[in-house]
Amino acid sequence: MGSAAMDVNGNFAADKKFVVVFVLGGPGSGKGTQCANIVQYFGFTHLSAGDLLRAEIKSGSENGTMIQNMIKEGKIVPSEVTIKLLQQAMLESGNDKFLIDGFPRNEENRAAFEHVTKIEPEFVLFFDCSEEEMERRLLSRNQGRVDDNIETIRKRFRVFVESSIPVIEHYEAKEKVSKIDAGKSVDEVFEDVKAIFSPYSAQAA
Ligand SMILES: Nc1ncnc2c1ncn2[C@@H]1O[C@H](COP(=O)(O)OP(=O)(O)O)[C@@H](O)[C@H]1O
Ligand SMILES: Nc1ccn([C@@H]2O[C@H](COP(=O)(O)OP(=O)(O)O)[C@@H](O)[C@H]2O)c(=O)n1
Ligand SMILES: [Mg+2]
Repeated sequence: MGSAAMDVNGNFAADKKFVVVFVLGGPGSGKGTQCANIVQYFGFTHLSAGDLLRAEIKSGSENGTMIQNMIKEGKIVPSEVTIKLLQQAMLESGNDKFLIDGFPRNEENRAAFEHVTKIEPEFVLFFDCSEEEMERRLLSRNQGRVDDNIETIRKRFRVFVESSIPVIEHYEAKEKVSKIDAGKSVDEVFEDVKAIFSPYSAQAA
């Protein structure tokens, strides 16, 4: 269990326990797709760091241009921006169980989240998928994203290998990683996901 909670000002207080699961995996590995399933079956709130950043761009925030440029280049936005958005969303949800999707994506994300929130993830769900398959999926995602083009996809793959894999290794050393073969069909992957989440069952899975 994470040992912290937020008060209405977004400050963390030690009187409530949160369950946080980090959902990691390369771009196109199926994080968002499976999180939607987990929400339905297990009552978690899904927070996609990428979705929160894209919403921040749309809202016309002063950081919008910077975020847009980083996403277009496949680079990782500074932690303070992303963590603030995650904290806000956690507070607004009223829930105490969270899937944090696409975060932490580098060591800076990881250390800053730990420092600011004092939350340690329950476990890390890692969707393991080949680049060939991820590339195929991203090129047919059709969500109009500025980063789903072959040039940016290659940059995102490099950032994943160089910056995000070390975060997964950090949690592997703590025996917190549940690795899933994400190259299979959506339904097959969800069967494996269900087995991992059954201890957190809000209803029978
Ligand atoms: N197991 C799967 N097999 C085939 N296509 C998938 C699978 N999981 C997701 N997809 C598709 O691949 C694309 C990327 O999935 P998404 O969930 O957005 O991944 P991520 O959030 O990891 O980038 C989407 O178009 C989605 O419909
Ligand atoms: N923790 C995060 C998550 C996403 N992002 C940015 O948002 C982009 C898209 O992230 P995403 O999680 O929506 O992408 P997918 O892995 O779902 O394809 C990343 O390539 C980064 O540019 C970030 O800067 N920091
Ligand atoms: Mg996603």
